[in-house]
Amino acid sequence: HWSKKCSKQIVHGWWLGSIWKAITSKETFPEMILNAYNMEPNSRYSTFHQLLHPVLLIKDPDLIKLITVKDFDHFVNHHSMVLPQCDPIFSKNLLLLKNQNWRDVRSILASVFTTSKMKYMFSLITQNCDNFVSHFLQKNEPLVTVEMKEIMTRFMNDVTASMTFGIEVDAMNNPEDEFYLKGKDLTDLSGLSRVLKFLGSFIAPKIYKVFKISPFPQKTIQFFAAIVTNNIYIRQKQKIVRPDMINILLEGRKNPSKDDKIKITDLEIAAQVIAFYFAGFETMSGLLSFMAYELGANPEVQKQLILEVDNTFDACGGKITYHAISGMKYMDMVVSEALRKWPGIMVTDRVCSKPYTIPPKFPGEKCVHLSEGSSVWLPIFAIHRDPNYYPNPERFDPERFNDDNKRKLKPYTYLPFGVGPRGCIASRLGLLEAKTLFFYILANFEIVSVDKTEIPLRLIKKRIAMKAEGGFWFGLRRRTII
Ligand code: HEM
Repeated sequence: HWSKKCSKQIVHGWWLGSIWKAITSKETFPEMILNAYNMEPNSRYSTFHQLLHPVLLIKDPDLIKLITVKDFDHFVNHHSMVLPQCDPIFSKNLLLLKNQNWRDVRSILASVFTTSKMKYMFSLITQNCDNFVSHFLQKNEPLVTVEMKEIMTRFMNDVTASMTFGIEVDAMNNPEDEFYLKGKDLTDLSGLSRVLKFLGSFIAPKIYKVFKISPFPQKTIQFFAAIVTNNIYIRQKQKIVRPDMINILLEGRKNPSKDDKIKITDLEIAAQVIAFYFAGFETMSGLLSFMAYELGANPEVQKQLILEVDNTFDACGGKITYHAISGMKYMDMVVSEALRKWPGIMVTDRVCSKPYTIPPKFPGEKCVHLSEGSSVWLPIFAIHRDPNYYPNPERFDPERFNDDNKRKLKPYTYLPFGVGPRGCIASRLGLLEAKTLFFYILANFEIVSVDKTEIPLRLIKKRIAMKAEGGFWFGLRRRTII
């Protein structure tokens, strides 16, 4: 396919294509992306295939800008893994919606993530951060050994249940909680059968339609949808007001803005809430685990961050505010660098919806004609590890994001939240949650190595999401001076 258009195609295994080595554990998913990215070092794009589906991997930042911003109208949608006939609830969510349906829902949901709404919901974040540290303080031990991914996953479960589903769940203290277990079922994309179900949707959409196959567990989706619709019913009946996303969406429905072209139904609200859980759960628990790892592995960075935490703690008299968290410059640099080195989503995609031509720029390039349905991928992980943009990319260095250096970054080379109108809708919420949690942790504990700690970490194979082989084991050592 691509050799006719622009360049050679990588074929690692016959019909399994480039994913072959990743699913047979010969390389990790990030290595697979890096190999495809580095295959033709001076080219603006590489080629790739997923099962039988050809993919163009966009490397050049200017081309990324064209596709995601300037010519966005040609590339509005993601590849949809779920058809409405196969999954009537989940297919209604923002991640999967297409064209005008996506525009209408995105414009309604944008109201949930404004600065004023972040401030409105901030108390729910601090309440959950407080529960998190209390859980470990109550143990009354000088050092508690923890597996970061496990505790960050439980934290994210509780904070998401509270902010998006409008219910209180305590997975911190009760890891067997039904809501938490169902959440893991929804978001766990690690099993081989799940990966193959996703990949199969690329090549056999008609078979999926006939046999009503969805890569997502339908009973779990129905479980979550019932929680949301019951919650809405009870709130409306008992006039309950809670500072969370359901409330914002219900208020928006009662008082629509002039830009709102549709009225969102209860089931559509449920679909969005489930999508927020799905989109935020692995990305956030990954960010929190990798950031804890980098702080444990780089004690000088942690020391500087603790200094800022202590100064901020004193300046706000121990009662942290949205404004104080937003003003923490070093915290922002550390989180930005954690997302650079370990972006929760390593690749995002766009599907061409109207024929599009990438004109040649350099000698020897041909026009690349993309027809309707062609897939392009933005290799976020590989761009973040490209030494041309980030010298010594393996090094964890928050100074890359100080005011001076941030200005020098080449546009469209820092993409942890994607980019353009289809970029992550909740990036500010994600950053706020991460910064607030680490404020609480470092005000009380130091993150230190223990016997089980592995530095440098090795990434686990056979997973689409990045995870440390053997886990992220560290100690939380009680700080004496606060
Ligand atoms: C560190 C945390 C997070 C990271 C790294 C992240 C990253 C991303 C990326 C890369 C995309 C695709 C953007 C693109 O294709 O240009 C995305 C989309 C999305 N994210 Fe996030 N995300 C994070 C947290 C969250 C949270 C907490 C939520 C929900 C509360 C969320 C909700 C969404 C939704 C709904 C979309 C789809 C937007 C659309 O299609 O219009 N994300 N995210």
